[in-house]
Amino acid sequence: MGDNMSKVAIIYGSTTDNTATVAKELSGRISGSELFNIADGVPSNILDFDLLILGASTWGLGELQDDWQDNIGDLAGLDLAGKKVAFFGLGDQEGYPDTFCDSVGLIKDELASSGAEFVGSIVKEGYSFDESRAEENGTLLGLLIDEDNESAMTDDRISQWLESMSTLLS
Ligand SMILES: Cc1cc2nc3c(=O)[nH]c(=O)nc-3n(C[C@H](O)[C@H](O)[C@H](O)COP(=O)(O)O)c2cc1C
Repeated sequence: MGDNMSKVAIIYGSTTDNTATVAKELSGRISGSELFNIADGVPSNILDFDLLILGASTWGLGELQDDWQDNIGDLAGLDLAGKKVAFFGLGDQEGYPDTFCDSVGLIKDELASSGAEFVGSIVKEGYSFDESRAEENGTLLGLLIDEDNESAMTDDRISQWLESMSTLLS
C-alpha cells in the first residue's frame, strides 16, 4: 500500500445487522479501510480520512436508522471540505416501494453544507422500487442493497459498485 492511497472509513448504522454485514464485507474488500459503528458516535479521528463510506438502513416509513438519527447532527456539524463521501443503503423494495433506502438521501441532505464532495453514484439498473430519496435523476446516490428480497444479488451489486469506485479507492 503506497503513501498516496486514500484513507477510507466505513461508518455504518444497523438495527438488525444487515447493514453491519454489508459494511464488514466492504471493509474486507477495501484494503486498509477502517470500520466504525455510528452507535459509538462519530469517530474521533474522522478528519484523518479522505473518503467516508456511510451506510444506513431505513426504518419507519422512510426514516433514518436510530443510531444515525442520534449522531447525524454531530457529523453534519463538521467541516468536511476536501473529504469525499460515498453511501450505501439497506432497504426493502417490496415492503417499502415508496421509501426504499431513503436514509441515503436523508444523510446526504444533512451533509449538504458540510463541504464534502459526494461520490459513488451509480446507474439505476435491475431494481423494482417506485420512489426513493436515494435516487436523483435516474441515478442512485450509492450502493443500494435489498437483503429482504434480493439477497442473491448482493454480492454482484457490491462488486459492481466497488468496480465503479476503483479509481477513488486506489
Ligand atoms: C418496521 C420496519 C420499517 C421499515 N421501513 C423501511 C423503509 O421505509 N424503507 C426501506 O427501504 N426499508 C425499510 N425497512 C427494511 C429495512 O431497512 C431492511 O430490513 C434492512 O435490511 C435492515 O437493515 P439493518 O438490519 O441494518 O437495520 C423496514 C423494516 C421494518 C421491520
